[in-house]
Amino acid sequence: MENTDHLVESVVNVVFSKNRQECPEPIKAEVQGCIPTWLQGTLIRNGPGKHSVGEMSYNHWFDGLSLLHSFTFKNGEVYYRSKFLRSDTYNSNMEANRIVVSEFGTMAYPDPCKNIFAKAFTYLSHVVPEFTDNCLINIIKYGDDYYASSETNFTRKIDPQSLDTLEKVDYMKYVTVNLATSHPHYDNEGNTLNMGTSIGDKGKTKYIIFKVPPTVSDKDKNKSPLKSAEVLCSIPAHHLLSPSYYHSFGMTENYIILIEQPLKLDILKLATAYFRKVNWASCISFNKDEKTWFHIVDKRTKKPVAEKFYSDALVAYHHVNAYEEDGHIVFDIIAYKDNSLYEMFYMANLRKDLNQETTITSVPTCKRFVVPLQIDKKAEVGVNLVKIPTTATAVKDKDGEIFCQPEILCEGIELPRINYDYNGKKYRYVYASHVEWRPIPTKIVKFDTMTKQMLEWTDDMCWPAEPLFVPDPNGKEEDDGIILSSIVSSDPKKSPFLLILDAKTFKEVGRASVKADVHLDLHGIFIPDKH
Ligand SMILES: CC1=C(/C=C/C(C)=C/C=C/C(C)=C/C=C/C=C(C)/C=C/C=C(C)/C=C/C2=C(C)CCCC2(C)C)C(C)(C)CCC1
Ligand SMILES: [Fe+2]
Repeated sequence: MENTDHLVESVVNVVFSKNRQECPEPIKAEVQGCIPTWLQGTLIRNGPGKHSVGEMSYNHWFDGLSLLHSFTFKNGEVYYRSKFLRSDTYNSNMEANRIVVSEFGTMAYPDPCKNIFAKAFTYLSHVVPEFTDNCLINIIKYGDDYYASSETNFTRKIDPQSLDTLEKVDYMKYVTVNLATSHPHYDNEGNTLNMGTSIGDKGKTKYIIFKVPPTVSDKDKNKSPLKSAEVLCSIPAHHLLSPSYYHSFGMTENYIILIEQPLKLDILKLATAYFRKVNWASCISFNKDEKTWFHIVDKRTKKPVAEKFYSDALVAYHHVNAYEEDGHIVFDIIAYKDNSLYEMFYMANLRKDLNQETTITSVPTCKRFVVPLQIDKKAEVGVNLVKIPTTATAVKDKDGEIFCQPEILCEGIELPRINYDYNGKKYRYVYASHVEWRPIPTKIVKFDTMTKQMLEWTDDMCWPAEPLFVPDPNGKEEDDGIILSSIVSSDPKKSPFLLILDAKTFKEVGRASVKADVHLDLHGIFIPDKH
């Protein structure tokens, strides 16, 4: 038992709580197997790499300071490097040798030694505090620029080659959003589409969809591509003082899908959180008795479709994909019964869960919703309006609203990725992390939505990150390409490595091991070399 406890502790430490050392100069990886010659470019990923500063620790894994890392592929060789994002948050914390900027799960108080008057002043100045720019979640491309992203109004431009931190960009200067997602979409014309929440602006709270064009005019060349952002549509929140939290959205060729779920921000609580000495996260709550609304926006008319679609209460962070089929919108998401995913990632719970071997209270479930677009005005109440092959249903209720129930595609997958060339189109394969009874990643899988079969990759004491698909430029089929996943190991004899799988067979084609302190990351992007 003691042995297992020790093992569990070392896994939690290696996977989640350890502070990492950056590796700013590129180092050459030791390659085993064979890297396809067409794979030329850089994989950049983001995630928390430092969980304490001085004597102070963050409460939550999603609070950790952003550590960027990259694997560069050049003629069969692989180079690794990593750098902490030099955000204002990072710099202020380092200077103070403690945590002085609040994160979502950790409220920080910059000046503990001040006298009572100075303290009162600090409190007041925090009515509108400067929010964190610790952008630890993903990498976003706007125009020709790359940005590390979080969900606040700040994002940080980075140099994708050196991983140096560049300008801090405030979304609020260009679109009125207090929060913006870290999971934008990219359309065929190269536009980046993203969504954010505007809280209380001119007395209204709304979700705003905005579009950033791929190129900027000559006169704006030296300015942020966000300067050319255009608001596509805004959707009023159901309640002025409690907009939904959302972490991503769906997009088909012609439509955008926003899930307004009953996981809600309480604006009044947020406004007083600092004084009440509670974290922002405690101002979000899930109400299992409320409905989940699906907003469908037509990109052509820039307006939401008139029908009201809803489902039972759910929590979703990641959309998998969405597409149109015979007058319906099909969208796949990873859904939970409650907000236990966020709870699970509190550092204290990570340790506790692993020790007690408790199961996750709500298993991530891949659900397919189908929304019919051409609804006959005379459609009868209680009749299923879905006309394509699926067990998902959509039924008109007595108030004329459409109640949707999903088809369950599979259980236990999270951090879904697809071949992005199929984004918005009918697709078949999902690549994801597989979650079993504890919050540590043991497997990555390929899930076939058609046959419901799963292929998996796993290895002893290896903890894989989100699997990312890179298409073979000469490929013909959806799964012609490779999967990249950065692997952390708790076996001291095994170096961390980048795993390369054949996406078709899910068999290992190679690994690139690095003698560096690699962290478990969240999300990232592959930038192919321009030929
Ligand atoms: C509210 C608000 C605010 C704040 C904000 C913030 C600060 C935010 C942040 C946020 C954040 C920062 C977020 C994050 C999120 C994340 C997520 C949502 C994630 C997810 C994940 C997952 C899902 C996972 C998975 C996994 C792993 C990783 C490993 C193991 C396995 C598994 C698969 C489980 C302000 C002040 C502005 C004001 C207004 C309002
Ligand atoms: Fe995410």
